[in-house]
Amino acid sequence: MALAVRMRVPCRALLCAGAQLRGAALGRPEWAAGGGDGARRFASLRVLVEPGAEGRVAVMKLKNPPVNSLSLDFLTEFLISLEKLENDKAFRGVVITSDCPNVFSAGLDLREMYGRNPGHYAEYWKAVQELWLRLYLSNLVLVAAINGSCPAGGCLMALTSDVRILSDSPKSVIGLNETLLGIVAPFWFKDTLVNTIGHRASERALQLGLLFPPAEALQVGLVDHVVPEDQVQSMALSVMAHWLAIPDHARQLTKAMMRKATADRLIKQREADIQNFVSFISRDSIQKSLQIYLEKLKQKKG
Ligand SMILES: CCCCCCCCCC/C=C\CC(=O)SCCNC(=O)CCNC(=O)[C@H](O)C(C)(C)COP(=O)(O)OP(=O)(O)OC[C@H]1O[C@@H](n2cnc3c(N)ncnc32)[C@H](O)[C@@H]1OP(=O)(O)O
Repeated sequence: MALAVRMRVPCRALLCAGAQLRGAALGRPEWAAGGGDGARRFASLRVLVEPGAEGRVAVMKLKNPPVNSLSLDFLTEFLISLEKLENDKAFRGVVITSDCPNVFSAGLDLREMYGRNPGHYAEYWKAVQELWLRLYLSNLVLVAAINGSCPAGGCLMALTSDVRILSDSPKSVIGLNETLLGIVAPFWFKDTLVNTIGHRASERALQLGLLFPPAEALQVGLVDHVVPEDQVQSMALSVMAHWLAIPDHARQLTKAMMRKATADRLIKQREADIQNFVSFISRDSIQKSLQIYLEKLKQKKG
């Protein structure tokens, strides 16, 4: 247990400060207790948390319509919800799923990375790092119930889970498609992918910006199960029961043993990683690529 405790990411101060700041921007973080489960069911504007099974599993539903893009406000609310669950001894596992139809998450919010100032880019990237570290090192069992499209940052989020269940639908594609946008997946995105599907498969997937349909995602090991859309959550809860049958302390220490070195690589160079991101994303050529990509997304509709 000691290792698991030591492993906790030393960013609480940042998260709290960020939460207060963003909370103030939102009016205040609202945690509406409701229903028969009292304080165990809570919600912010963009994240719903509901009891999953036997009071020890929570279901976190991402609710940032239309596509659950990972905006700064969303990240802040998600991190606060996750921390509440981590601190509540009753919870041992969390299923992460989407409340938006056909999309698990569209990944990082492109509007946070386009046309802003360096200070904003730095604040945003810190929050993205925090999301990854918190999820990747979580003591909870995390199961991603991926009920829709899951590109880039959405895929990263899913990759931090212990198990991934993908809905069998043509919309449910998953992968790190950064190169298609003319940007580069950071080393810790790459490491997370390599840890999941291996070096060669990652090299191909990253360079080509592949978005895998369900059968291929399963074959390459990007997801663990593919099930019909209406069975994603029930499958997630049933897989969760299996994982919760393992004593927490042994499972947590094993998870830490598997993931610590990867997380430490970022922890040791967080500030440099932020500076890299800010200078990369501020380049005219990168801003141009993002602009073109955003325009393409808009044109898709018309
Ligand atoms: C040298 C090394 C240094 C390292 C430096 C690091 C570099 C940066 C690394 C960044 C890392 C990660 C990148 C990301 O995560 S970028 C995001 C990538 N995401 C995508 O490519 C997905 C884009 N979206 C879609 O493909 C589709 O929207 C969808 C998810 C398949 C859903 O399709 P849909 O038909 O249901 O919805 P659609 O009409 O397309 O979209 C509805 C509105 O939402 C807007 N939107 C979509 N995605 C995003 C997004 N990611 N961010 C912000 N906004 C998004 C879309 O524009 C529509 O808006 P509107 O209604 O037209 O106004």
